Amino acid sequence: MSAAELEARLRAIGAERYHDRHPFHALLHGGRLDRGQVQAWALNRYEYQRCIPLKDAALLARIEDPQLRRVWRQRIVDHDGDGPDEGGIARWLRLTDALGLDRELVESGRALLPATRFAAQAYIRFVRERSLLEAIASSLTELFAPTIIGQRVAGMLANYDFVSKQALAYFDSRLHQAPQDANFALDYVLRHARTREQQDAVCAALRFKCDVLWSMLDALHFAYVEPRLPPPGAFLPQACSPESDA
Ligand SMILES: O=C(O)c1cc(C(=O)O)c2c(n1)C(=O)C(=O)c1cc(C(=O)O)[nH]c1-2
Repeated sequence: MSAAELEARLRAIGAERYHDRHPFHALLHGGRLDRGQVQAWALNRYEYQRCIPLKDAALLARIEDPQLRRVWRQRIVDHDGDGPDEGGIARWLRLTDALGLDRELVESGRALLPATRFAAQAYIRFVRERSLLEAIASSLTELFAPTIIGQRVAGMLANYDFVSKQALAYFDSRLHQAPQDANFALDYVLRHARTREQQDAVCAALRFKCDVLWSMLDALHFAYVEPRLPPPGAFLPQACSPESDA
């Protein structure tokens, strides 16, 4: 198929399967969660943030072309920053702080849902084991991220008195980083997926990544919304300090 047809197929996968369609996000953005449920989301999502630079380092280690490495390494800088309190991971921790979560608990990962851990690890493994083309294609969910980030920031600010604009600063940076990263990855995929087999493989990679994101929200929904069955050892909202409102 032509590059334009492949792009249309990739965009159709996002339209059908991206996690903006998950009911948990409708609840989160619509103000229908309580503070404890928002805490559970932020704590689990931290694991995804923590694993993104690990996944990008695994990807970087496999790139032979210095020019491509130069572009890709920026993703690690975006998440890690150039100093201890800079970058996306530090900004995510400012969100969990603002929500009143204990930093040590968040960073330790001990209260995570097992499915969060499994999904994040599956993403790292996918990038390590599949072809470079599939690994790059698996980042293409970011094509669809700006819309959901816009909805999230507007919805959370309008609906939760415990969420401030500063607490959501993580998403300000993502609003320009995500389109830049996604457009680069899309251009790479469209230029390198030439055979039908490669084109099918990049579509499967994007479906896989949508599944990673979707399964994390399924687990949150099951544990904290309906039927509210958090697995043993998972975060329990009342277990964290109530005094620190944002
Ligand atoms: O808030 C979101 O809905 C969302 C989605 C995604 C995504 O689509 O994978 C990423 C992010 N955020 C994000 O913040 C981020 O750093 C990121 C990196 C990647 C990736 O696959 O390399 N996806 C995402």
